[in-house]
Amino acid sequence: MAGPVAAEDQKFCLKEVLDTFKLCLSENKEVYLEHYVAGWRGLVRFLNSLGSVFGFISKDAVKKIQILVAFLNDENGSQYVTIQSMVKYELENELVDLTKCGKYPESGCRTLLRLHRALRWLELFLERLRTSTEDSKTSVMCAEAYNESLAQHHIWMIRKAANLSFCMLPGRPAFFEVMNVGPPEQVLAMLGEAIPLISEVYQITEALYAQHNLLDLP
Ligand SMILES: CCCCCCCCCCCCC/C=C/[C@@H](O)[C@H](COP(=O)(O)O)NC(=O)CCCCCCCCCCCCCCC
Repeated sequence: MAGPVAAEDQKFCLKEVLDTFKLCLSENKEVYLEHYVAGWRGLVRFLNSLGSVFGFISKDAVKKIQILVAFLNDENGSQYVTIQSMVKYELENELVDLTKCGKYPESGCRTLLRLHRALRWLELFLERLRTSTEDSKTSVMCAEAYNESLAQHHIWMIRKAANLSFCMLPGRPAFFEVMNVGPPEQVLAMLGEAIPLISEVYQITEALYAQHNLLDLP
């Protein structure tokens, strides 16, 4: 164990997490998998701090993060440096189940697609938070963002469980508090900076997946 203040003890700050998405983009607009995954790790920590009712969500996210980290640390890790190189490598080597689940149920491409779809939820949710007023409800904003995006890819049972769990979200003031960014004005300013970045990472990934016909991977 390093010094007396272990990383886990430091108070969580959402700004730092959203900043990791800044690091995702390379000069020629490729997306670094390492930072993408680090961004998700931070988000999961945030989710965990909101309470154990979200455990079924964070568990699935952690599982997907672990699959991608394993690829990064594998002997072929250099093929997984960016999402672009991952897609190229897995497709060229036929490591992706394209139409139905078969040999590669946990390919990098299909695993990342799940997080990618969740990133769209995040973008929509953060945009609602940014434009919300004091009496707005986080549970409603979250549900609207979810139903507009991720829900379309989920079976009925997951949708049901997700929508139930949203009711347990803290209200807007407490939610802003947990974000630990500062007073509401600062939260809104931070969101104004973070959302375009997240959006850009999303758009680039979306275009890449569309170009290779990967948006419906089983
Ligand atoms: C703040 C409230 C957080 C609400 C999170 C909204 C997303 C709800 C997602 C519900 C997922 C339920 C778990 C199961 C999912 C899987 O079925 C499904 C499909 O996977 P499969 O094809 O391998 O079977 N998996 C997925 O779609 C991936 C879901 C990943 C969700 C990650 C959510 C992280 C949330 C981070 C919250 C951060 C909020 C920050 C706001 C300031």
